[in-house]
Amino acid sequence: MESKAVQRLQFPTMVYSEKRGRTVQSGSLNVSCGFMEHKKLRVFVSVPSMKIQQRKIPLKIACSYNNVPASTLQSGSFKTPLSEELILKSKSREVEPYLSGRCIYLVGMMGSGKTTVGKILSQVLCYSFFDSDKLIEEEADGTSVADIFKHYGETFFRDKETEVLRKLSMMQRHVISTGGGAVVRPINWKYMHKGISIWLDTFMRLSSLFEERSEAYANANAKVSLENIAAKLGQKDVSDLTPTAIAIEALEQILGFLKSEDGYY
Ligand SMILES: Nc1ncnc2c1ncn2[C@@H]1O[C@H](COP(=O)(O)OP(=O)(O)OP(=O)(O)O)[C@@H](O)[C@H]1O
Ligand SMILES: O=C(O)C1=C[C@@H](O)[C@@H](O)[C@H](O)C1
Repeated sequence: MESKAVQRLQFPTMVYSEKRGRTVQSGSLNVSCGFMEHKKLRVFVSVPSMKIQQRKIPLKIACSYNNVPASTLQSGSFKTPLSEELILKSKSREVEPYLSGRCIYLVGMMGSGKTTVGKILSQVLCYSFFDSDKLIEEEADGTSVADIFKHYGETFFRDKETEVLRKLSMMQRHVISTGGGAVVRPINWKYMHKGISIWLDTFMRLSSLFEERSEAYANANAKVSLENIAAKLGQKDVSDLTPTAIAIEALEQILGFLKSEDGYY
């Protein structure tokens, strides 16, 4: 049997979506093998849906021979390893066209990982990273947040925080790690909602401060929860989750929000 192979490799493929007028990334690999003169075996390998948390990507394989429908021929699937970094990059490329340069605000309790995750997001999206507490300290000639509280009181600090968020709301392409209490003032939401806000709900819920603030954090456009990531990854222990896995989930949530905002679903 003659097996003159004609290969067309298209991975990844940029697909133009007419409805959205945007280019989105997709992947397919199409191998055609010519048999004799007219008969053709076609093998289609496709990535059905690249779920970000999957370390192994399922590939769907469909075959057709001489235009006989694929379903009547043998098909199968196998798994391919892909590192978290590749998934992060791929997801960021998917999010970018929807994001259109809008800022990302990370909200959550102190120590919930806003800085760690925020820096990963800023790097992969080529955004600048800012910590609102640090900006307040800079505006106060280097006085620490703790000293601002001590010498001038919380209201003074909150006013400075609101001013910093107002200024940031006029900018583009920033990832901002906000202070743990930035969510308590409604005016701050007016500014943060100029961009996309993500609640890193990664903190233990035992503190009374968390209880007090959970409603305020819920103003965020989307939430990243460790339990959800662990469930998607099939992991029992949330403490094994890497900052990159959390950043990937943040991008996934951002994408979901932006698509729903756009009437995509
Ligand atoms: N996924 C993770 N796994 C393990 N350690 C982490 C993870 N994410 C963050 N950390 C660690 O937890 C600590 C707090 O993280 P980080 O500073 O990013 O939180 P934050 O929300 O920015 O805190 P703050 O509000 O005080 O600025 C840091 O020591 C960081 O290295
Ligand atoms: O949770 C809070 O109220 C605070 C968190 C810090 O990030 C600082 O913004 C400040 O210490 C207040």
